[in-house]
Amino acid sequence: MIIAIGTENPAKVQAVKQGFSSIRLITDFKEVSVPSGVSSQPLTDEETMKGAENRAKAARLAAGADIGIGLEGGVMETQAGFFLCNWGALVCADLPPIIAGGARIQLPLEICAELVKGRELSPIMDEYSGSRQTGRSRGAMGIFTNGTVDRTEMFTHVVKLLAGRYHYELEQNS
Ligand SMILES: O=P(O)(O)OP(=O)(O)OP(=O)(O)OC[C@H]1O[C@@H](n2cnc3c(O)ncnc32)[C@H](O)[C@@H]1O
Ligand SMILES: [Mg+2]
Repeated sequence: MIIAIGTENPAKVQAVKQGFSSIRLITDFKEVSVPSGVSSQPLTDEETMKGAENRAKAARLAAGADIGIGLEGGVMETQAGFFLCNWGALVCADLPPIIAGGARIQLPLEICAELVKGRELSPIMDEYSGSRQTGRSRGAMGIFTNGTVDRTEMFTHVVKLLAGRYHYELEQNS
């Protein structure tokens, strides 16, 4: 079973590999950089979810794979300020897209103040943490939980939900 991953971001790639290790399928992974088809900084759940689905479809096509997985990060605004939001999608030939969401965490006020100026989270986080490309390693999730839950762990949970649901559908249809 070939699984195309719609990114080359190591934090996400590792999450897909770990997430699929929890179900009994023999898998071979292909990483492909594909466009999300949404803005570089998604600002709603819907836009972030759409980005995940677009990536999953594009990756599956580009790699000629059985399954495509897309993972997308964004932020969404509530009465309690901005939250990190993350979505994942799994696409295959025989089922409608499977979608699952990740854990959310409130962003500190100084980060929200930069987001409302229209800036992207990635450079804000790099400035704030004094390190580069934080979205490719621990991510904002890792920084604001003091390492308790990093970006890979959060996305691994999303991929477990996707893989588990796929497995459920396979058994229902067998
Ligand atoms: O290479 P890709 O797969 O695109 O990985 P990415 O890190 O750019 O991740 P997304 O496109 O899914 O995220 C959308 C935007 O939000 C930023 N972002 C999202 N979650 C983040 C996190 O945990 N830490 C830092 N930046 C994050 C990211 O850098 C983008 O500007
Ligand atoms: Mg990106």
